[in-house]
Amino acid sequence: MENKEIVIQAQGLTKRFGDFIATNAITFEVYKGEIFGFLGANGAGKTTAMKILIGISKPSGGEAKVAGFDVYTETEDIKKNIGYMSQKFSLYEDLTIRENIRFFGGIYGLDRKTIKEKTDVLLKTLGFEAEADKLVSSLPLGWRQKLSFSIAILHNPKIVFLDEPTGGVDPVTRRQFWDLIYEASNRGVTIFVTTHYMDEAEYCNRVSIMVDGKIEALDTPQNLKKQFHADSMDEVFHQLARKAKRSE
Ligand SMILES: Nc1ncnc2c1ncn2[C@@H]1O[C@H](COP(=O)(O)OP(=O)(O)OP(=O)(O)O)[C@@H](O)[C@H]1O
Repeated sequence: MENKEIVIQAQGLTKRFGDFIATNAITFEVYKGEIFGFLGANGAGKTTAMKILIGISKPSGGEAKVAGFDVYTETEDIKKNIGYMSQKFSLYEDLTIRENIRFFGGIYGLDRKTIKEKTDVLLKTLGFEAEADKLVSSLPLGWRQKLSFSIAILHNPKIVFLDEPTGGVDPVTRRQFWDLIYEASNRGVTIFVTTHYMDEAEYCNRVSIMVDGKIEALDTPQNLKKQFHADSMDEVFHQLARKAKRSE
């Protein structure tokens, strides 16, 4: 990457639940505008690590800074500077598209005029103008995911965290979702994304792969394939995941 401004820095980051070490001394950096894939088999410790990085869970050890703020002491600042989207938490199904945008815009502290402007741009970009007053529950999953992502970056966060954002949709719809990710990344938004889809791992600038709480590999998809003598990220992932002792 040309621009090496660090926006996430983790050093020996650890989370224990009793005797169990969910995230075991992970160390990595993420750069501004980068699309960073955070991979691992079920139970590897991805969500645990991500919860620390978004400021909702305290580490048991190690250090981390997100957008320049400390995960122990400056979690409120972290929350103001990030966006978050997961497969499970997304939109209010019983509000319309327009109402969801207005609602989250308000939560993010945007004024009415800004919300109105952003709503128009967003509806146009997504091609949702005709559906703006339809309930979110009536939309196909792929549409909801695109809307959810667009809302997660409504307040121009420095970093957006995506926890399995495209679960359950087909490769064509996933590809469309990734067009939005590239667009945001080109504008300098950093994307931190977990996924189980290996076609998506290929789209990332760099990918880290966790096994049993540790980062076992971290590089560009191209270098990882070279390193593991593999033709695809799927093969790389399975070579590493095979070593896992944990499984959910
Ligand atoms: N609050 C908790 N208390 C005890 N154990 C926990 C807690 N949260 C997570 N764990 C355990 O930590 C391990 C890592 O879980 P985590 O959810 O971080 O994995 P993951 O890599 O995100 O998996 P998935 O892909 O299934 O979401 C699991 O074995 C899980 O059972």
